[in-house]
Amino acid sequence: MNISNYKVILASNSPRRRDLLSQVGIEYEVIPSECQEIIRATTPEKAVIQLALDKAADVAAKVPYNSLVIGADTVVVADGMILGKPADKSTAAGMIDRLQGRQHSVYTGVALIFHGADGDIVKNFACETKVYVYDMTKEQIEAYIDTGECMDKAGAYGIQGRFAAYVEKIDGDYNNVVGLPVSRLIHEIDNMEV
Ligand SMILES: Cc1cn([C@H]2C[C@H](O)[C@@H](COP(=O)(O)OP(=O)(O)OP(=O)(O)O)O2)c(=O)[nH]c1=O
Repeated sequence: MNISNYKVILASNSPRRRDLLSQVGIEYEVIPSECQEIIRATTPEKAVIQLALDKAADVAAKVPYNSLVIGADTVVVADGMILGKPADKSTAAGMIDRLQGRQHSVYTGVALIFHGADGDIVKNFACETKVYVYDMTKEQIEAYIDTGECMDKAGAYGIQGRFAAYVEKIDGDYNNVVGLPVSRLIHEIDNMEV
């Protein structure tokens, strides 16, 4: 699919997702989805794909034909437990304490809906990145929470922010942790037949 022939809509409020699309030269319009994020799936990969599809479908229904709508969802998973965005600072501190000193996974699901006059063409995928975090003291956790950067992010941290100080290494796509695996996205769009 030659993306320059169509309108691209990013169905997201995430400033990180906007920055990543711009970084790879994709021109787009933002129409945030208004759907509730309710997980109905049984695994993290299926959950992020389901949520990405919910977001993209919510917006696709509102845009003109010949538009490509992109939805995404990111979760952090530790001990099989899905960590979304923290409700408050205490929850955030608990999340960071669960993540420090060990390895966890970040999953981002992406949904592509080409909204056309002859019906929608849908493609979706999920990517996993493993993140290894150094040991953190209680004081370091508290200091990180006090930066305020944790509240709007899954797992209560931003690898692109101050939390980078505690990331030992990653195994997979860094941008997938930030919120949009743009290299895989471009590859999937290039191979999408509309
Ligand atoms: C793990 C991690 C997540 N995040 C962010 C990416 C997402 O914005 C957010 C996960 O929440 P999401 O629900 O995936 O996205 P969102 O609510 O920010 O935006 P929308 O639903 O409108 O698309 O966490 C980082 O910025 N850095 C990180 O290291």
